[in-house]
Amino acid sequence: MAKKIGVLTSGGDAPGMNAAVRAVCRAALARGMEVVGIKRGYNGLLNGEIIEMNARTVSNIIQRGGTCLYTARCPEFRNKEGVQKGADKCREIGLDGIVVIGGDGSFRGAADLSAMGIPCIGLPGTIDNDISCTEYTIGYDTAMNTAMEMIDKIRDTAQSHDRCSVVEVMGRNAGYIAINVGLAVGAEAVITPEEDYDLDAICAKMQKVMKSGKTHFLIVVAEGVGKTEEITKLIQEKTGVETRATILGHVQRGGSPTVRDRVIATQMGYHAVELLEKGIGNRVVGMRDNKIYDVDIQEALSMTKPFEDELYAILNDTAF
Ligand SMILES: Nc1ncnc2c1ncn2[C@@H]1O[C@H](COP(=O)(O)OP(=O)(O)O)[C@@H](O)[C@H]1O
Ligand SMILES: O=P(O)(O)OC[C@H]1O[C@](O)(COP(=O)(O)O)[C@@H](O)[C@@H]1O
Ligand SMILES: [Mg+2]
Repeated sequence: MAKKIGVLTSGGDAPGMNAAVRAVCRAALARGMEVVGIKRGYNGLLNGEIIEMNARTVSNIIQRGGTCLYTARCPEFRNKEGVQKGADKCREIGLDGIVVIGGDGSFRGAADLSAMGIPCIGLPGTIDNDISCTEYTIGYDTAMNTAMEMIDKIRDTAQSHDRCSVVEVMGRNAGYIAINVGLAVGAEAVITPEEDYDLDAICAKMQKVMKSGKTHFLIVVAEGVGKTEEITKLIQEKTGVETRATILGHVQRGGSPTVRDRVIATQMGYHAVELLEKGIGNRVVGMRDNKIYDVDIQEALSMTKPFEDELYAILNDTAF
């Protein structure tokens, strides 16, 4: 049913967003639809930063991090007038639907726009994996692999100096990156917002394993805990081990996407176009039981996601 669709990226960039944009564009063209790119998230919709897309517009981007459409946060879209202006703009350009690649904030905008008669499909694009309706978000795998590689390097210097390295990873309020990366790098402890932690117990464990000859340590802390410097200072004070903090920061958001991110981004982009083709909007595409599916946006936003508690048990039983 849809004849002309738009695609935008919104919120924090994530590796694999380009693969998703490419899939949306090519799948739509293959179905005889017109496609436009909307630059800088909802800002581009309001400001008319619209580009016509053809197959070549998305050439040579599947392997690139970041987003060729740029991304932004758009405060104006949080109020009704902003969304109304966006819907009017869509009608002016003749858009029959939009694919919104972003996080939960972006999906709220997509729900509002859908309610005003513009069918929108949300694709989960964020390194944090903090979107409840999906087991997996585009960018998560690449970010975890980047963090793992960086921490492997940090381990070299921690080992050489008999130090403890406390490494802060991203994740906003979630600890999914932290627990998985912590397990992958063999950290002694992982501290996340989801789980209570006991610094005395962590320090006691360090002192115990020092007796078996261990002289360097890795502690992974999720940014959402908000106490990386304080934890670093306390570990040094309590154990006597020289301790350094490293905040990995935006390095985790960049870089060429992994196979997993490219494949899932492509599958999700393709699925989004299949929905819009049928005139279906107000849905988020996600992964459930390892399969691509779609769900109502409001329902998606009201879901909760279990934390990976079992990984803690494995970490604690293997890191000593
Ligand atoms: N409650 C909301 N209603 C409408 N639009 C919203 C809402 N929250 C966020 N947005 C839009 O989505 C954009 C991205 O949201 P943000 O939370 O920053 O990132 P993310 O989508 O990655 O979670 C915001 O800048 C705004 O334009
Ligand atoms: O780049 P900024 O604006 O400092 O935002 C940092 C935040 O963005 C992220 O990298 C990604 O979050 P979103 O995808 O929700 O934007 C978080 O891990 C981090 O807390
Ligand atoms: Mg978010």
